[in-house]
Amino acid sequence: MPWSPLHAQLHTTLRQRKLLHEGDRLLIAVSGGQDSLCLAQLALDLQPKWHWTIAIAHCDHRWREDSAANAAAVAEMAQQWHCPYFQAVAPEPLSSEAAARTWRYQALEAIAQAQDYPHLLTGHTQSDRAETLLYNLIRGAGAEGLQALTWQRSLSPHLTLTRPLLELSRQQTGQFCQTRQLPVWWDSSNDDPTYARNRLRLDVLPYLEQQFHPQVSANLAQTAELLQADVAYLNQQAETLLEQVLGYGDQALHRKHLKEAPLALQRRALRLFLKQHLTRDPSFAHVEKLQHLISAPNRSQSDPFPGGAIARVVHPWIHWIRPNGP
Ligand SMILES: Nc1ncnc2c1ncn2[C@@H]1O[C@H](COP(=O)(O)OP(=O)(O)OP(=O)(O)O)[C@@H](O)[C@H]1O
Repeated sequence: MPWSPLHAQLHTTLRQRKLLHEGDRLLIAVSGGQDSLCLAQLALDLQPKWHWTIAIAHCDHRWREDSAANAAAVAEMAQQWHCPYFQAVAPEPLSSEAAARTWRYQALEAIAQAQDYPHLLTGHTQSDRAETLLYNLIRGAGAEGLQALTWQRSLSPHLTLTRPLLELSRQQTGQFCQTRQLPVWWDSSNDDPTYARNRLRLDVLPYLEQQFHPQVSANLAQTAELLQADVAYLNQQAETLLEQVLGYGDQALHRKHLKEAPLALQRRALRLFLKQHLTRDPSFAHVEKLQHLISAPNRSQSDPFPGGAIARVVHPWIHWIRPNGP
Protein backbone atom coordinates (compact mmCIF):
# COMPACT_ATOMS: atom_id res chain seq x y z
CA MET A 1 0.00 0.00 0.00
CA PRO A 2 1.55 3.33 -1.09
CA TRP A 3 1.88 5.92 1.63
CA SER A 4 -0.43 8.91 1.50
CA PRO A 5 0.33 12.30 3.09
CA LEU A 6 -1.68 11.06 6.09
CA HIS A 7 0.70 8.12 6.59
CA ALA A 8 3.69 10.41 6.35
CA GLN A 9 2.15 12.86 8.80
CA LEU A 10 1.36 10.16 11.36
CA HIS A 11 4.79 8.57 11.00
CA THR A 12 6.49 11.93 11.59
CA THR A 13 4.22 12.84 14.51
CA LEU A 14 4.90 9.54 16.27
CA ARG A 15 8.64 9.91 15.74
CA GLN A 16 9.01 13.56 16.61
CA ARG A 17 6.80 13.40 19.68
CA LYS A 18 8.28 10.04 20.69
CA LEU A 19 4.78 8.72 21.29
CA LEU A 20 5.48 5.11 20.26
CA HIS A 21 8.57 3.02 19.60
CA GLU A 22 9.57 0.20 17.30
CA GLY A 23 8.25 -3.18 18.39
CA ASP A 24 5.60 -1.75 20.77
CA ARG A 25 2.50 -3.80 21.54
CA LEU A 26 -0.53 -1.67 20.66
CA LEU A 27 -4.14 -2.19 21.65
CA ILE A 28 -6.34 -0.03 19.41
CA ALA A 29 -9.77 0.94 20.74
CA VAL A 30 -12.08 0.71 17.74
CA SER A 31 -15.68 1.90 18.03
CA GLY A 32 -16.40 1.19 14.37
CA GLY A 33 -16.67 4.92 13.61
CA GLN A 34 -14.52 6.67 11.03
CA ASP A 35 -11.84 7.99 13.40
CA SER A 36 -10.85 4.74 15.06
CA LEU A 37 -11.15 2.74 11.81
CA CYS A 38 -8.84 5.25 10.17
CA LEU A 39 -6.43 4.98 13.11
CA ALA A 40 -6.34 1.17 12.97
CA GLN A 41 -5.83 1.11 9.19
CA LEU A 42 -3.05 3.71 9.34
CA ALA A 43 -1.33 1.81 12.16
CA LEU A 44 -1.52 -1.42 10.18
CA ASP A 45 -0.07 0.32 7.13
CA LEU A 46 2.80 1.66 9.24
CA GLN A 47 3.37 -1.67 10.99
CA PRO A 48 6.05 -3.03 8.60
CA LYS A 49 8.20 0.02 9.38
CA TRP A 50 7.62 0.00 13.13
CA HIS A 51 7.31 -3.76 13.77
CA TRP A 52 4.40 -3.29 16.16
CA THR A 53 2.14 -6.02 17.47
CA ILE A 54 -1.41 -4.74 16.95
CA ALA A 55 -4.66 -5.91 18.51
CA ILE A 56 -8.17 -4.47 18.30
CA ALA A 57 -10.53 -3.91 21.24
CA HIS A 58 -14.20 -3.00 21.11
CA CYS A 59 -16.66 -2.22 23.89
CA ASP A 60 -20.33 -2.91 23.48
CA HIS A 61 -22.19 -0.46 25.73
CA ARG A 62 -25.54 -2.08 24.84
CA TRP A 63 -27.18 1.34 24.64
CA ARG A 64 -28.32 1.13 21.06
CA GLU A 65 -30.36 -1.57 19.43
CA ASP A 66 -27.67 -2.09 16.84
CA SER A 67 -24.77 -2.26 19.31
CA ALA A 68 -24.26 -6.03 18.93
CA ALA A 69 -24.24 -5.66 15.13
CA ASN A 70 -21.77 -2.78 15.53
CA ALA A 71 -19.50 -5.04 17.60
CA ALA A 72 -19.80 -7.84 15.02
CA ALA A 73 -18.74 -5.43 12.27
CA VAL A 74 -15.60 -4.47 14.22
CA ALA A 75 -14.85 -8.15 14.90
CA GLU A 76 -15.17 -8.85 11.17
CA MET A 77 -12.80 -6.00 10.38
CA ALA A 78 -10.24 -7.28 12.88
CA GLN A 79 -10.42 -10.67 11.19
CA GLN A 80 -9.82 -9.11 7.79
CA TRP A 81 -6.85 -7.28 9.25
CA HIS A 82 -5.56 -10.56 10.79
CA CYS A 83 -5.43 -8.91 14.20
CA PRO A 84 -6.30 -10.43 17.56
CA TYR A 85 -9.70 -9.08 18.65
CA PHE A 86 -10.94 -8.49 22.19
CA GLN A 87 -14.42 -7.47 23.12
CA ALA A 88 -16.10 -6.33 26.32
CA VAL A 89 -19.87 -6.30 26.72
CA ALA A 90 -21.50 -4.13 29.38
CA PRO A 91 -23.20 -6.28 32.04
CA GLU A 92 -26.30 -4.05 31.69
CA PRO A 93 -27.22 -1.36 29.15
CA LEU A 94 -25.39 1.85 30.00
CA SER A 95 -27.60 4.85 29.51
CA SER A 96 -25.57 7.93 30.36
CA GLU A 97 -22.57 9.10 28.38
CA ALA A 98 -20.49 9.44 31.53
CA ALA A 99 -21.33 5.93 32.77
CA ALA A 100 -20.51 4.49 29.35
CA ARG A 101 -17.15 6.24 29.27
CA THR A 102 -16.16 5.14 32.77
CA TRP A 103 -17.08 1.54 32.05
CA ARG A 104 -15.34 1.65 28.65
CA TYR A 105 -12.01 2.79 30.05
CA GLN A 106 -12.18 0.20 32.82
CA ALA A 107 -12.94 -2.52 30.28
CA LEU A 108 -10.15 -1.39 27.94
CA GLU A 109 -7.68 -1.25 30.82
CA ALA A 110 -8.65 -4.76 31.90
CA ILE A 111 -8.13 -6.11 28.38
CA ALA A 112 -4.79 -4.32 28.01
CA GLN A 113 -3.56 -5.70 31.30
CA ALA A 114 -4.79 -9.25 30.76
CA GLN A 115 -3.33 -9.42 27.26
CA ASP A 116 -0.14 -7.54 28.07
CA TYR A 117 -0.55 -4.46 25.89
CA PRO A 118 1.13 -1.44 27.52
CA HIS A 119 -0.19 1.00 24.87
CA LEU A 120 -3.84 1.81 24.36
CA LEU A 121 -4.61 3.95 21.28
CA THR A 122 -7.78 5.93 20.60
CA GLY A 123 -8.95 7.75 17.49
CA HIS A 124 -9.50 11.21 19.01
CA THR A 125 -8.98 13.89 16.37
CA GLN A 126 -8.30 17.59 16.10
CA SER A 127 -12.07 18.06 15.85
CA ASP A 128 -12.60 16.26 19.20
CA ARG A 129 -9.94 18.46 20.71
CA ALA A 130 -11.61 21.66 19.50
CA GLU A 131 -14.99 20.51 20.83
CA THR A 132 -13.54 19.54 24.19
CA LEU A 133 -11.79 22.88 24.54
CA LEU A 134 -14.96 24.78 23.76
CA TYR A 135 -17.03 22.58 26.04
CA ASN A 136 -14.62 23.00 28.96
CA LEU A 137 -14.35 26.74 28.33
CA ILE A 138 -18.10 27.12 28.59
CA ARG A 139 -18.11 25.20 31.86
CA GLY A 140 -15.45 27.48 33.33
CA ALA A 141 -12.28 25.41 33.18
CA GLY A 142 -8.86 26.92 33.83
CA ALA A 143 -5.85 26.32 31.64
CA GLU A 144 -5.78 22.77 32.99
CA GLY A 145 -9.11 21.93 31.36
CA LEU A 146 -8.38 23.92 28.25
CA GLN A 147 -5.35 21.89 27.22
CA ALA A 148 -8.15 19.49 26.17
CA LEU A 149 -7.04 16.01 25.17
CA THR A 150 -3.33 15.51 25.54
CA TRP A 151 -1.30 13.33 23.18
CA GLN A 152 -0.54 10.90 25.89
CA ARG A 153 -1.55 10.18 29.46
CA SER A 154 -0.89 7.46 31.91
CA LEU A 155 -3.92 5.31 32.79
CA SER A 156 -2.05 3.10 35.24
CA PRO A 157 1.60 2.33 36.01
CA HIS A 158 1.51 -0.25 33.19
CA LEU A 159 -0.73 1.40 30.66
CA THR A 160 -0.36 4.56 28.58
CA LEU A 161 -3.15 6.08 26.52
CA THR A 162 -1.97 7.58 23.24
CA ARG A 163 -4.03 9.68 20.84
CA PRO A 164 -2.05 9.68 17.61
CA LEU A 165 -4.64 11.46 15.43
CA LEU A 166 -4.85 14.77 17.27
CA GLU A 167 -3.60 16.62 14.20
CA LEU A 168 -6.10 15.11 11.76
CA SER A 169 -9.54 16.60 11.22
CA ARG A 170 -12.73 14.57 11.11
CA GLN A 171 -12.94 15.45 7.45
CA GLN A 172 -9.56 13.82 6.82
CA THR A 173 -10.43 10.59 8.64
CA GLY A 174 -13.74 10.45 6.77
CA GLN A 175 -12.01 10.96 3.44
CA PHE A 176 -9.44 8.28 4.28
CA CYS A 177 -12.14 5.74 5.17
CA GLN A 178 -13.90 6.49 1.91
CA THR A 179 -10.77 6.09 -0.17
CA ARG A 180 -9.90 2.82 1.55
CA GLN A 181 -13.52 1.67 1.52
CA LEU A 182 -13.57 0.98 5.23
CA PRO A 183 -17.04 0.05 6.51
CA VAL A 184 -17.79 2.95 8.84
CA TRP A 185 -20.52 2.18 11.37
CA TRP A 186 -22.87 5.13 11.80
CA ASP A 187 -23.56 5.72 15.47
CA SER A 188 -27.06 7.22 15.56
CA SER A 189 -26.44 8.78 19.01
CA ASN A 190 -23.98 11.17 17.30
CA ASP A 191 -27.01 12.99 15.87
CA ASP A 192 -28.85 13.24 19.17
CA PRO A 193 -29.13 16.93 20.14
CA THR A 194 -29.84 16.09 23.78
CA TYR A 195 -26.08 15.68 24.20
CA ALA A 196 -24.30 19.00 24.65
CA ARG A 197 -21.25 17.73 22.77
CA ASN A 198 -23.39 16.92 19.74
CA ARG A 199 -24.92 20.39 19.72
CA LEU A 200 -21.45 21.89 19.77
CA ARG A 201 -20.37 19.71 16.85
CA LEU A 202 -23.55 20.02 14.80
CA ASP A 203 -24.62 23.62 15.49
CA VAL A 204 -22.07 25.77 17.29
CA LEU A 205 -18.85 24.93 15.47
CA PRO A 206 -20.37 25.12 11.96
CA TYR A 207 -21.86 28.49 12.94
CA LEU A 208 -18.51 29.76 14.20
CA GLU A 209 -16.86 28.50 11.02
CA GLN A 210 -19.34 30.32 8.80
CA GLN A 211 -19.61 33.54 10.75
CA PHE A 212 -16.18 33.97 12.32
CA HIS A 213 -13.33 31.87 10.97
CA PRO A 214 -13.24 28.93 8.53
CA GLN A 215 -10.40 27.33 10.50
CA VAL A 216 -12.01 27.63 13.91
CA SER A 217 -11.50 23.96 14.85
CA ALA A 218 -7.85 23.94 13.85
CA ASN A 219 -7.32 27.18 15.76
CA LEU A 220 -8.99 25.89 18.90
CA ALA A 221 -6.98 22.67 18.72
CA GLN A 222 -3.81 24.71 18.35
CA THR A 223 -4.73 26.71 21.44
CA ALA A 224 -5.13 23.45 23.32
CA GLU A 225 -1.71 22.36 22.08
CA LEU A 226 -0.03 25.58 23.26
CA LEU A 227 -1.77 25.44 26.62
CA GLN A 228 -0.61 21.89 27.11
CA ALA A 229 3.02 22.99 27.08
CA ASP A 230 2.25 25.98 29.32
CA VAL A 231 0.41 23.84 31.84
CA ALA A 232 3.18 21.23 31.94
CA TYR A 233 5.74 23.94 32.65
CA LEU A 234 3.63 25.70 35.29
CA ASN A 235 2.88 22.43 37.07
CA GLN A 236 6.55 21.60 37.23
CA GLN A 237 7.33 25.02 38.71
CA ALA A 238 4.43 24.73 41.16
CA GLU A 239 5.68 21.37 42.41
CA THR A 240 9.09 22.88 43.06
CA LEU A 241 7.52 25.82 44.88
CA LEU A 242 5.38 23.56 47.04
CA GLU A 243 8.43 21.51 48.04
CA GLN A 244 10.15 24.73 49.10
CA VAL A 245 7.30 26.06 51.22
CA LEU A 246 6.18 22.90 53.02
CA GLY A 247 7.01 22.51 56.71
CA TYR A 248 5.86 20.80 59.91
CA GLY A 249 5.68 17.36 58.28
CA ASP A 250 3.93 18.77 55.20
CA GLN A 251 1.12 20.19 57.39
CA ALA A 252 2.10 23.85 57.01
CA LEU A 253 3.00 26.35 54.30
CA HIS A 254 5.60 29.09 54.60
CA ARG A 255 3.90 32.39 53.79
CA LYS A 256 6.95 34.45 52.92
CA HIS A 257 8.18 32.12 50.17
CA LEU A 258 4.66 31.78 48.82
CA LYS A 259 4.15 35.52 48.77
CA GLU A 260 7.28 36.06 46.71
CA ALA A 261 6.04 33.67 43.99
CA PRO A 262 3.84 34.85 41.09
CA LEU A 263 0.10 34.44 41.66
CA ALA A 264 -0.20 31.73 38.98
CA LEU A 265 2.32 29.59 40.85
CA GLN A 266 0.85 30.37 44.27
CA ARG A 267 -2.52 29.12 43.11
CA ARG A 268 -1.11 26.00 41.53
CA ALA A 269 1.04 25.13 44.55
CA LEU A 270 -1.95 25.63 46.86
CA ARG A 271 -4.11 23.47 44.62
CA LEU A 272 -1.51 20.71 44.81
CA PHE A 273 -1.39 21.09 48.59
CA LEU A 274 -5.18 20.87 48.83
CA LYS A 275 -5.24 17.84 46.55
CA GLN A 276 -3.11 16.07 49.12
CA HIS A 277 -5.36 17.09 52.01
CA LEU A 278 -8.89 16.96 50.63
CA THR A 279 -10.71 13.84 49.57
CA ARG A 280 -12.29 15.62 46.60
CA ASP A 281 -10.84 17.80 43.87
CA PRO A 282 -10.26 21.32 45.22
CA SER A 283 -12.46 24.03 43.71
CA PHE A 284 -11.42 27.53 42.72
CA ALA A 285 -13.07 28.83 45.93
CA HIS A 286 -11.00 26.44 48.08
CA VAL A 287 -7.78 27.63 46.50
CA GLU A 288 -8.79 31.27 46.90
CA LYS A 289 -9.64 30.73 50.56
CA LEU A 290 -6.15 29.45 51.25
CA GLN A 291 -4.50 32.03 49.00
CA HIS A 292 -6.19 34.80 50.97
CA LEU A 293 -4.30 33.69 54.10
CA ILE A 294 -0.93 34.38 52.50
CA SER A 295 -1.31 38.10 53.26
CA ALA A 296 -3.89 37.93 56.06
CA PRO A 297 -3.09 39.19 59.61
CA ASN A 298 -1.53 36.82 62.09
CA ARG A 299 -4.01 34.41 63.77
CA SER A 300 -6.45 34.66 60.83
CA GLN A 301 -8.13 31.43 59.94
CA SER A 302 -10.33 30.01 57.23
CA ASP A 303 -13.77 28.55 57.64
CA PRO A 304 -13.81 24.75 57.36
CA PHE A 305 -12.83 22.95 54.16
CA PRO A 306 -14.74 19.81 53.12
CA GLY A 307 -13.93 17.21 55.78
CA GLY A 308 -13.77 19.87 58.52
CA ALA A 309 -10.11 20.93 58.40
CA ILE A 310 -9.24 24.62 58.71
CA ALA A 311 -6.17 26.66 57.81
CA ARG A 312 -4.75 29.06 60.44
CA VAL A 313 -2.00 31.64 60.24
CA VAL A 314 0.71 31.47 62.88
CA HIS A 315 3.21 33.73 61.24
CA PRO A 316 5.22 32.91 59.14
CA TRP A 317 3.26 29.69 58.63
CA ILE A 318 -0.20 28.70 57.48
CA HIS A 319 -1.03 25.57 59.46
CA TRP A 320 -3.42 22.92 58.20
CA ILE A 321 -5.48 21.77 61.15
CA ARG A 322 -7.59 18.65 60.86
CA PRO A 323 -10.85 18.48 62.90
CA ASN A 324 -9.44 16.14 65.55
CA GLY A 325 -5.82 16.86 64.81
CA PRO A 326 -3.12 18.39 66.98
N1 LIG B 1 -17.40 1.39 21.95
C1 LIG B 1 -16.11 1.62 21.81
N2 LIG B 1 -15.24 0.60 21.76
C2 LIG B 1 -13.92 0.82 21.63
N3 LIG B 1 -13.37 2.04 21.54
C3 LIG B 1 -14.17 3.09 21.58
C4 LIG B 1 -15.59 2.95 21.71
N4 LIG B 1 -16.13 4.18 21.72
C5 LIG B 1 -15.12 5.05 21.60
N5 LIG B 1 -13.93 4.42 21.51
C6 LIG B 1 -12.59 5.01 21.36
O1 LIG B 1 -12.62 6.32 21.90
C7 LIG B 1 -12.35 7.27 20.87
C8 LIG B 1 -13.19 8.50 21.12
O2 LIG B 1 -14.53 8.20 20.94
P1 LIG B 1 -15.69 9.19 21.31
O3 LIG B 1 -15.30 10.57 20.88
O4 LIG B 1 -16.96 8.60 20.85
O5 LIG B 1 -15.62 9.08 22.86
P2 LIG B 1 -15.86 10.17 23.95
O6 LIG B 1 -16.52 9.44 25.05
O7 LIG B 1 -16.49 11.37 23.37
O8 LIG B 1 -14.34 10.55 24.28
P3 LIG B 1 -13.50 10.19 25.56
O9 LIG B 1 -13.19 8.71 25.42
O10 LIG B 1 -12.27 11.03 25.47
O11 LIG B 1 -14.28 10.53 26.74
C9 LIG B 1 -12.65 6.55 19.56
O12 LIG B 1 -11.91 7.08 18.49
C10 LIG B 1 -12.22 5.14 19.89
O13 LIG B 1 -10.82 4.99 19.76
